[in-house]
Amino acid sequence: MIHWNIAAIVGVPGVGKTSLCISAAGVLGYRYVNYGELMLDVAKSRNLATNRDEMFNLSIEVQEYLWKTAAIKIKDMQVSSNKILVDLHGVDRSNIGYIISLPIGIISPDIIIVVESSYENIIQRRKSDKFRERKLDNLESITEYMNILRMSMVAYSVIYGSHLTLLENDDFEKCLNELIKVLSESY
Ligand SMILES: Nc1ncnc2c1ncn2[C@@H]1O[C@H](COP(=O)(O)OP(=O)(O)OP(=O)(O)O)[C@@H](O)[C@H]1O
Repeated sequence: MIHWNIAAIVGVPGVGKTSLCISAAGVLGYRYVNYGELMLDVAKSRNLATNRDEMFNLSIEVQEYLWKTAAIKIKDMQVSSNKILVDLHGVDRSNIGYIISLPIGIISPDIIIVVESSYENIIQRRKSDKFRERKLDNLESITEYMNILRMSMVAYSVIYGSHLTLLENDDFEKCLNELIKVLSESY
């Protein structure tokens, strides 16, 4: 059994992190934070952006400021909530490559849960998302992204001593039960 305060739930866009986290947090009574939404809230409060697209088109320096400010807000939440599920990609990519988006140095997750699924499932979920226009990357691109994410999270957990779990999100209820089991068996 391990003790934890912050669990990071990571995965490529459309794999199902948000749906799983919201359900698990509801069942377990833990606080849920969507890192991208928190960054957007900060951006909106500073009149820097009104939506995600605008935010991700801001200069890298401004995006870094939003990213750090959001991390500090999560750190402050630890005072009132002893267990927080943070929903984020874990690794982000741009035209020049990949970068770990865990805010190392400000908050350090005790548990990292990597949510994975097949290419076909991810593309299907991106296509059927009614709320957002999503990029339909090809098989090579998503496979590379998932491999880099998995390797990065392994490296992170070795260096920082976090507990690492890989979850396959094929059947939603099955994956949700596994997520709840991992979180509730740790204290
Ligand atoms: N196991 C599943 N089977 C079928 N559909 C699923 C499953 N898990 C999630 N979905 C659906 O896939 C879509 C994308 O899920 P969700 O928004 O949770 O992904 P995400 O990983 O949080 O994406 P992003 O990082 O871009 O926010 C949603 O419509 C959700 O209902």
